[in-house]
Amino acid sequence: MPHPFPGITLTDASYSVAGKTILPGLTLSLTEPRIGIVGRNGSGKTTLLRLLAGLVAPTSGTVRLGGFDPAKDRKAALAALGILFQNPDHQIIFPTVEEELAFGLRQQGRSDAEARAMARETLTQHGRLHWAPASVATLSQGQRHYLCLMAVLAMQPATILLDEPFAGLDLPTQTRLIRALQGLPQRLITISHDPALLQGYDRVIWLEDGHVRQDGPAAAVLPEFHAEMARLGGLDADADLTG
Ligand SMILES: Nc1ncnc2c1ncn2[C@@H]1O[C@H](COP(=O)(O)OP(=O)(O)OP(=O)(O)O)[C@@H](O)[C@H]1O
Repeated sequence: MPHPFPGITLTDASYSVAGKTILPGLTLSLTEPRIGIVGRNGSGKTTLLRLLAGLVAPTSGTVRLGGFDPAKDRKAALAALGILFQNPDHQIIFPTVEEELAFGLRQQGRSDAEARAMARETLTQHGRLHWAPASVATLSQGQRHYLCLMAVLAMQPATILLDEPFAGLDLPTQTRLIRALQGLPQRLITISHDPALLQGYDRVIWLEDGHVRQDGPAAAVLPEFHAEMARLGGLDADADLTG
């Protein structure tokens, strides 16, 4: 089923760095409400997400988000997309939780007072209002990750890109977040190694060495992906770093 928010289209988009092709020409039209990206370590998942978000420009081909180039029109990309990185320390810039949450909201044009009120409202929704004055440095890695997720959700972008959103989160927090994410009207594009998170997704793209190995509904792709991962896990040697 198509989604009311504009999709992201890649047309023969490739990405190379340091003489190495990480993604060959990919052509994808990402319009479904829930899209998962799976693949082994180093298969190109994060690179694809960075390309979709316009954080890097394709070496050749095009990426379009509702008609504009997210790498060139950064303002439009920031308004349309939210991204949760794997490592919260790449994302957090402010000393306190409230300031960190308010920052993104101010970037969207809200006054300082409005942004702070919304930051506190978000913390309340997540049962974390007591975190507001906390120094970010005193939070654990998992708590910092959760803060980044709350910051993205507070901004309510039309499309949310999540890179391993549950890394380091305890099970009760994961369970609550699965429910919270399921209820969101926005498009989610999620990288995850966790089958529970991608269950029921409209579409799952399985990347292998930058190529699309399979692309279809979660119910079709995930069982084959996990069977292949189990098969590889049963082999003696790991050829991860070859090539
Ligand atoms: N800036 C860079 N310079 C050189 N190689 C890079 C760079 N960025 C990514 N790569 C290489 O591109 C490949 C894909 O990396 P990417 O981070 O996209 O993989 P991934 O599927 O997200 O992996 P993981 O599951 O471990 O997060 C890897 O082999 C990585 O070493």
